[in-house]
Amino acid sequence: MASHIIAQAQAYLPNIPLTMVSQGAEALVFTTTTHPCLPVSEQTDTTYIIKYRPSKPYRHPKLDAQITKHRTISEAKIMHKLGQLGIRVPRLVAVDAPKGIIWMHFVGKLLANGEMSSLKNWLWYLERVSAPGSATDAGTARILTQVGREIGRLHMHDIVHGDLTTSNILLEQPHTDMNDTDWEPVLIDYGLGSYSGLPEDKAVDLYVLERALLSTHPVFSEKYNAWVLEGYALGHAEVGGKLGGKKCTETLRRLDEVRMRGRKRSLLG
Ligand SMILES: Nc1ncnc2c1ncn2[C@@H]1O[C@H](COP(=O)(O)OP(=O)(O)OP(=O)(O)O)[C@@H](O)[C@H]1O
Repeated sequence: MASHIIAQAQAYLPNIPLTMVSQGAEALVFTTTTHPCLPVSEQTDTTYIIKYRPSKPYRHPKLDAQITKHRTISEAKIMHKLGQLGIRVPRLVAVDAPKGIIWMHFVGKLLANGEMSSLKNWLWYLERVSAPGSATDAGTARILTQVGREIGRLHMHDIVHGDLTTSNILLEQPHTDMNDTDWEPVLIDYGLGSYSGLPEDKAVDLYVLERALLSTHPVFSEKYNAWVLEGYALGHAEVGGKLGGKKCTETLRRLDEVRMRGRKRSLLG
């Protein structure tokens, strides 16, 4: 990432110490311990995330400004809505839409091997480092079922994530008394999120996660996916009762079609 983009972020955030944690196609992500609204005397050592969408030089400046503002507002609104609905998301702190900046609470912690507790890293840790069998034990089943449950609840509210990869699912331990195997999943990155009641859009969300699990955890992906789908049904039932069950069935039926299209596409190259 060009240093002038980091310099631009720093210029928008004067006197805020920034540590870069990620540079994706859309945004730069930093951590900081400075809260944007609190006076110095009330700052704590809480860690926050700052997500910054830089301007794209290849876009017309006016259009670019509109897109940045729109995407930032859209992401923040979805996060806010999900928080209100009781779905686990990073807590919003502040938004500066014209500058493309979202502040939120940091989620997750370091695993025993020093990696961040994304679902991807955690499953890799279980598969490669942890005690044999732990990748398929009841604790893993519980967490993947919880992942599916969160997605089910999201979809029952007609919100689709748009980029459900195993890096966009972080695991956190909200209570201090939770042990090392006890985690709660939090879905992050609503940059491609949208409102949709269509089974097709929801099925594509599930398919993207299914493919991500297959490519990053090929040995156990079938089991992992089965647990996710079990939880998906639970999330629907929890929010929508009988209607939830019907909606879940519709989406899973559509998922079969999406899978079939995916297979055809890969056969045709
Ligand atoms: N609230 C958060 N707490 C902890 N880490 C976070 C948080 N938000 C983002 N991150 C970290 O920053 C990374 C990138 O964030 P995010 O996916 O939102 O940005 P992005 O630019 O859309 O990334 P990509 O293009 O790679 O999908 C995440 O994978 C995660 O490691």
